[in-house]
Amino acid sequence: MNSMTLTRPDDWHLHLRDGAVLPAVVPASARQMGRAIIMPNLKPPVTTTEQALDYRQRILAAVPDGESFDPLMTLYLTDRTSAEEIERAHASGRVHAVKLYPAGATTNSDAGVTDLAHCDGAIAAMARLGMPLLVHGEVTDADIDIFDREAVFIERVMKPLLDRHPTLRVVFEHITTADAAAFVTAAPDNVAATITAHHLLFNRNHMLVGGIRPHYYCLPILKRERHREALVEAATSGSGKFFLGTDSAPHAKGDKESDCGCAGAYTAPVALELYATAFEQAGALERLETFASHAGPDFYGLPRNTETVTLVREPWTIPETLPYLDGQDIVPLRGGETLAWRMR
Ligand SMILES: NC(=O)N[C@@H](CC(=O)O)C(=O)O
Ligand SMILES: [Zn+2]
Ligand SMILES: [Zn+2]
Repeated sequence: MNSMTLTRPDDWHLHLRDGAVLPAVVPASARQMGRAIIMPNLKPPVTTTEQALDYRQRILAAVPDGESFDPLMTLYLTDRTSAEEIERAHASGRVHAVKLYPAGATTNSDAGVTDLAHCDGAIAAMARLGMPLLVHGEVTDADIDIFDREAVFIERVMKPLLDRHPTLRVVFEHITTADAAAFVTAAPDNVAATITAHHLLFNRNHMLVGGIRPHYYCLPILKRERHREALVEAATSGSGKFFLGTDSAPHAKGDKESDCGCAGAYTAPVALELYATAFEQAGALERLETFASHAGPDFYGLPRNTETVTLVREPWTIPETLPYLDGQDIVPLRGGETLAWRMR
């Protein structure tokens, strides 16, 4: 196959940051994606409907003329989120989900939840309204190895949460393990997952063998090869429970290439090409459209996009760096490398 046309995809997990960063990163997603679920882990976090609607306007102001891009907003769940705030968010028609960050689990999660028991009223409201809870699924206990944090989260948090709220719609975000893929596969239809392109393409050797490569450092951290294989199997299975979420997470080059480099891979400019590469390696290109363009809107109860995009087999080299903020650069994942597919 030398070219393929598919329904325009959506990105069900995206970080755009705020302020002067927006013009540097919004166009890349607007070019590829029809819509995106916008993560709320700003400083300070997006915790109210009013903040989410204001943030949405700032994102829209950075969409290039002639592009249509619909930012689907989220709220950042805290120990103090009220059921009333959930109802306001739902009634806005613009806020589509609420995000759970266990306190301290990842970038800008300091204001996250310390104990889900504090959020029971908010979560009950979400279950009643059918509003999805998006979950960064890692425990943060110092005694749990970083490679085990997702698997332990399933037992300690995910299962008790679903036992207490069995009808809650849950998206297990950016899954990275065979354990999470198996859990979601076996769960009822109100439980789904996003999978990043980098977790489909890379294992921890790519990050650590022959030198430490900070641009491959993201959370949850890349795992062993058998986990990558399980994720590929889930993504290419044709199941409506697994869909595209890039977790594109921009950080300035200097903040990544540092003695304490921050977590996040910037993939938005090459997202669809990276996913196409992963699906082709698995011999499953014909399943890409289900994963990238159909399963997400079906789960969120939104219409599928009507436009199309085309991928052509045309080798091209990803720029090594792109302009970011205040004269700093950003490094797209696989910058300087050549890809076989290009989006037109
Ligand atoms: N994935 C990451 O490594 N980083 C994300 C946060 C997140 O999604 O956990 C970020 O905001 O930079
Ligand atoms: Zn996360
Ligand atoms: Zn993320």
